[in-house]
Amino acid sequence: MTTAEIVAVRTSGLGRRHGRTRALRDCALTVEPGSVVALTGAPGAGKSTLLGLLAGLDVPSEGTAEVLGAPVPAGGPHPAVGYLDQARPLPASFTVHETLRLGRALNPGRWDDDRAADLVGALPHGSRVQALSSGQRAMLAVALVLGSTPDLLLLDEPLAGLDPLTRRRVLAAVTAHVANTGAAAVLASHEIEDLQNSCDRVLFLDRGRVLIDSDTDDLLTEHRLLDGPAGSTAWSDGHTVVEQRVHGRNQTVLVRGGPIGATPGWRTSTPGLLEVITAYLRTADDRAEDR
Ligand SMILES: Nc1ncnc2c1ncn2[C@@H]1O[C@H](COP(=O)(O)OP(=O)(O)OP(=O)(O)O)[C@@H](O)[C@H]1O
Repeated sequence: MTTAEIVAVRTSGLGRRHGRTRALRDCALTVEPGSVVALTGAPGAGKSTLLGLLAGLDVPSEGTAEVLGAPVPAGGPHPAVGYLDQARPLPASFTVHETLRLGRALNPGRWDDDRAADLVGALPHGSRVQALSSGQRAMLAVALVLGSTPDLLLLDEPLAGLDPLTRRRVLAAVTAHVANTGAAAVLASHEIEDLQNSCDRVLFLDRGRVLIDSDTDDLLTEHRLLDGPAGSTAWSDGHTVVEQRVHGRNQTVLVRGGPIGATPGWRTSTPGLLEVITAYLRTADDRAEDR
């Protein structure tokens, strides 16, 4: 089997309990090589738990997980997996140059200066990590992962706290790596607007369960955003109302289930990823409050 034929991630019935908390449950997931997956959901939904299990930093309570065609090794990532922790740990007293040298030393046979250079080219190589801005540190942390030329990237909140330009640079470097090498990437993120054009797949977790696992374009086209008069409907029984918000005499409704015929008084549009995910986040929130 060639690398391109090996499934990057495969899980079945994967779950993790912490006492009575089910951080992840019944997770059945397949990630193909060459794909960029946005992993999103409310805080506490289980994103870091899933990435930690795939990185071998945590042990499942149930189910199985394979990465790059083999069971996840216990105690740490598979050598061809590039994992970035949410805290983006770096050696504070090292210079940028020393940090990259460490990356090279820790990844014998896999390190590629050019991959790392995409993000660190403009950084002051003589500066210590502790003197870098948080955006510069984030670029260095992601560069360390890319320099190790991983076949699978597991990035936990790589965009959190970054300015728009740095978010774009980080995403561009990740997607270029995927496009050039056929690697796969799973990015946990709340930066939905940034993800729409970079991720070909969306995985949405709700309290440990996979609620959405969809191709990004399919997800958008199967939803419709409707604006019309309160108290009336423009959708059919074949549609599912994801969220309905009444404001005065009007309402905005997100429905799932494909196209909707023209109805007098109603405006119909294809939503953006932010609108879809925000609606699911709000309804997940409402369900949690109802408990
Ligand atoms: N070591 C632990 N002990 C107890 N509960 C835990 C532990 N780790 C995670 N949890 C719980 O598991 C659930 C999922 O946590 P997780 O960190 O995976 O969420 P997340 O989606 O990554 O959240 P965020 O977006 O805030 O990073 C939460 O309810 C969390 O409190």
